[in-house]
Amino acid sequence: MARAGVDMEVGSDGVAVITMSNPPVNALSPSIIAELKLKYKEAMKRDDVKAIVLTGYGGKFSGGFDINVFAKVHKTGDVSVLPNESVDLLVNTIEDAKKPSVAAIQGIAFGGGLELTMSCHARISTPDAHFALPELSLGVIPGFGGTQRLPRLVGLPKAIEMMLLSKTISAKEGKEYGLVDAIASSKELLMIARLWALAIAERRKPWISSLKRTDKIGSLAEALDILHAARCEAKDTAPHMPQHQVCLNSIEKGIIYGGYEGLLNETRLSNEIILTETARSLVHVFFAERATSKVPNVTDLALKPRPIRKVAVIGGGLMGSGIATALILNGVHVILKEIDSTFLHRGMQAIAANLEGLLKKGVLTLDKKNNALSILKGVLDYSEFKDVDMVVEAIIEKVPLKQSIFTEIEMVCPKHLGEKTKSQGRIVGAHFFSPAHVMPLLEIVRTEMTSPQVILDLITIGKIIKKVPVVVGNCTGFAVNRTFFPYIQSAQLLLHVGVDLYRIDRVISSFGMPMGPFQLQDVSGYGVALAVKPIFASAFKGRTFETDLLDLMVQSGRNGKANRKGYYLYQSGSKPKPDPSVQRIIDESRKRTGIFSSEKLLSITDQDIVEMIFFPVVNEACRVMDEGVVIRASDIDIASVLGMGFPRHRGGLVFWADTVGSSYIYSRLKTWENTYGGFFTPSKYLEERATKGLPLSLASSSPSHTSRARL
Ligand SMILES: C[C@H](O)CC(=O)SCCNC(=O)CCNC(=O)[C@H](O)C(C)(C)COP(=O)(O)OP(=O)(O)OC[C@H]1O[C@@H](n2cnc3c(N)ncnc32)[C@H](O)[C@@H]1OP(=O)(O)O
Repeated sequence: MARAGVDMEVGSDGVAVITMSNPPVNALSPSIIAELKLKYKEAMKRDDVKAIVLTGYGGKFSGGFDINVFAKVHKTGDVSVLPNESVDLLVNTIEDAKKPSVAAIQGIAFGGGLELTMSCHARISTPDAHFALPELSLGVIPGFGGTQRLPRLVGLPKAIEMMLLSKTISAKEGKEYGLVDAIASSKELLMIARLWALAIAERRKPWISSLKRTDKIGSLAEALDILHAARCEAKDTAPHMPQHQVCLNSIEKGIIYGGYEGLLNETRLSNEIILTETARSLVHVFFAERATSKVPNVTDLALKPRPIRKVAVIGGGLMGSGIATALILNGVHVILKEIDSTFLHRGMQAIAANLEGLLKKGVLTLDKKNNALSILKGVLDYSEFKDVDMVVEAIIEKVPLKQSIFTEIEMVCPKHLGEKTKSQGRIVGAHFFSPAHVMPLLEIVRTEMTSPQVILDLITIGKIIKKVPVVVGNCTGFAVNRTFFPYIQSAQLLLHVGVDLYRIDRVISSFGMPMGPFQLQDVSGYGVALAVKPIFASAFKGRTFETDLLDLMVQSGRNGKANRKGYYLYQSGSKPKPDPSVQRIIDESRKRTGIFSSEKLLSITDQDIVEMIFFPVVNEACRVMDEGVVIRASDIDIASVLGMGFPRHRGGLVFWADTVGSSYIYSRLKTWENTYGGFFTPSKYLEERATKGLPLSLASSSPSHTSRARL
């Protein structure tokens, strides 16, 4: 049954197996829910049905409620399209029915899927199944009774942890916590679930309604204490996420007034929270992330990705060692090549240190670490390159050196790397973000010559190593660094007109960036910033802000976090401390730039700071879209979230800009252009949309001619 629908088969044992099918993840769309209710009605009516087994088609239980419906609510503002099923389906039809239900779970039971299983009277799962209530990561709360039943099944602390962190647990953990009643192999799953359901019907096993349980909750005072502590923590860790507090409120209501009251309240809260800006943004990010896998003329050509089992990485520096770490962590064999044994040793040590770091953080087990190291080999020549499936060049940024390496590898690599392509077609840019084994974004930079097969192969390996690959065209800085080059520069401009550096960082952090622009410079080191300065100045003529600040910082012996002395002072174990002696350097830089603080700017508001820093970034994003460097606006959104740490709860850069409005952004840039010049000049793309009152994310009907060639 690959079609979307719900089937029911009644066996001679009197068990009706109800199977939900809605590929690829059996999402609970309104029509699946309606059909499910019909099948249940039929099962209740039929005399030959004693018990029910509820399961999902194709090795998955369900990925939860259909998120497309949330997107529809966001488009229309109409919450009536949300099915009001928490009581009708989950309580009246399943939990309080006169025949028992057992959930037979394979693959995933997420969100509404897991909530369905919790309204059943027992849950049997395969060992490889996974469970989660990830609704909070979409800006909403569980709406099919999850905030009521999960605490009653696994206890408050575990339930809060799973919901607030959107944490996925394994079947083994589920069994340990009391969520799963038994684990069975996939071969035996249905058989055991049927027997279990019959045993409940015949009262040989307990008939348990999760909503009525109280044994795992503890006393009211204990429960309120736990909730209070969770509230305080969420205030700190998720300040921009209203759904965290709302979820805790929903749990609390049920604990004080009982599960049924809790359900009614949960539905009411769910219908409110879906309309928040946070939910709109997070649902947008969910779909934006998935859209990156759809690359016109690449993923729609029915090509098959070639298996990539062995990759050669040339260069074991910061990037090379990070990339090698990401590959071996995910089972891909790596040949690490360096020019001499000292560099090779350093590279191998860096990889070992990366793995050790993950082990210490508890992200990695010792076994996994050893497995990863066992598929890594360091070499000094090309003899091992004959059977590699991909080569990653990660040497220093010196063009002649890179060119000579390309000539060498072309001679030694197997022909299939370039099968049916000219040599140029084999080359594609893989822009990782540092540290490459941690940061989730991979920019895939294609040239006009890159073959679709090679792009598809890189998308595939990118996913294997758990990156989100975004395909972009070639330009200075590619999509992310190009879009964000004004980010640091506008911060510097503000600093030079008299705004306090640490205030800028504080304001930008509270906007939701992981750190402010000055701390970011400290952390990423001044070397790269100084190296790209002339490149940006020549590529983006007339729209860069030139200052000697970084040169002066370096001259005064500051290199940022690398030597613990930058705009901040760094000491291990403590937070970065502002360094007042930087003021002298700033004064000198201001003098050289010839800008003097204006009275008006000294009374600048926090909102002005955010706008003066991000609107030039939005302006550059407009150029990136106009030139066709990205396929769609949402690619910038996901790249800004994953590559630059732009706040996810704001939906990504362009999505956020559209909530602010193109006309407003345009008018602000125009004002600053008059005062400060070309750095703020609005782009044509922005101007056009502002004039017509259109959103920036709207695809251009007539993109710039220079550009389309790029993608
Ligand atoms: C009332 C309830 O409390 C409310 C809810 O249930 S809200 C929903 C809660 N569920 C979730 O948040 C789960 C979201 N989904 C996921 O985490 C992952 O998709 C997954 C783990 C299920 C599968 O991951 P993976 O195999 O990598 O596939 P992935 O590429 O993510 O998804 C495959 C397709 O299924 C779609 N999909 C996944 N979950 C979906 C859902 N719940 N609704 C609608 N579509 C969904 C994706 O959009 C994607 O579509 P596409 O192929 O057209 O791009």
